Amino acid sequence: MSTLPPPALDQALTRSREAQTHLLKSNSRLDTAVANCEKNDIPPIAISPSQGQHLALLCQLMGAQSVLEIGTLGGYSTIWFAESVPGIQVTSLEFNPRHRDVALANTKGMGNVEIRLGAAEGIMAELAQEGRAFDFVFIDANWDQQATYFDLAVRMTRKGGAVYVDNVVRNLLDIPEEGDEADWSLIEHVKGDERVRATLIPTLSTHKVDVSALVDGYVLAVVK
Ligand SMILES: C[S@@+](CC[C@H](N)C(=O)[O-])C[C@H]1O[C@@H](n2cnc3c(N)ncnc32)[C@H](O)[C@@H]1O
Repeated sequence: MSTLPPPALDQALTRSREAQTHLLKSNSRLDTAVANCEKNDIPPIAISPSQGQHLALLCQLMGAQSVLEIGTLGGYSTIWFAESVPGIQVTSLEFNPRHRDVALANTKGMGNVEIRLGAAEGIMAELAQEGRAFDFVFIDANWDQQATYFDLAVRMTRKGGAVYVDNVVRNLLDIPEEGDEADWSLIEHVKGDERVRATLIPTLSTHKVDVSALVDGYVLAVVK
């Protein structure tokens, strides 16, 4: 059963969304990517425009030159990263060939984007073997594997670089069956990981109306 936020909260979210939208510049590549995803029935689970801007600003603040993204979907967040900082290179991993094909179309002509097809855990191991290192890793796929991806990501992130795990609070709230325990494996892993300094940042979606999806949060970890 879906529930709506109470009117005062709903109004605050609407105002926030309007203000966020007002601060965004129009971007025809992103607009075309959104339309192309819709046309190809790609599920509407990409990050929001304001989250894209937030991620781009984080990359800019860090002077990031290399990003690893786990979960390409149609390439929407990939484009935000690829346009965030001059000279930046983006490697994005996706195991669904249909999603990958749409992402390739949406990032066509972007010389700084590489999309690798396959299960993230395997490709991350390959990248580590190739000696690849990244300034920023964005984990946005397969909630069951957040702790595994985090561990591999930290190994491949340079000192002072950051790992960002999306949807951590939604994952903690996601109890498949009554009586099941919440999955704390990522939080427990991060707590015990001496290689990083980390926090969890709660977020409030201005785009979703169902209260169950309103609050989320991400883990941000800087590698020591
Ligand atoms: C939430 S979507 C990514 C959204 C994208 N980052 C954006 O904001 O535009 C998650 C994607 O991860 C992919 N995925 C799920 N499990 C995966 C795995 N084990 N390896 C690689 N990709 C995976 C899904 O097919 C889906 O396209």
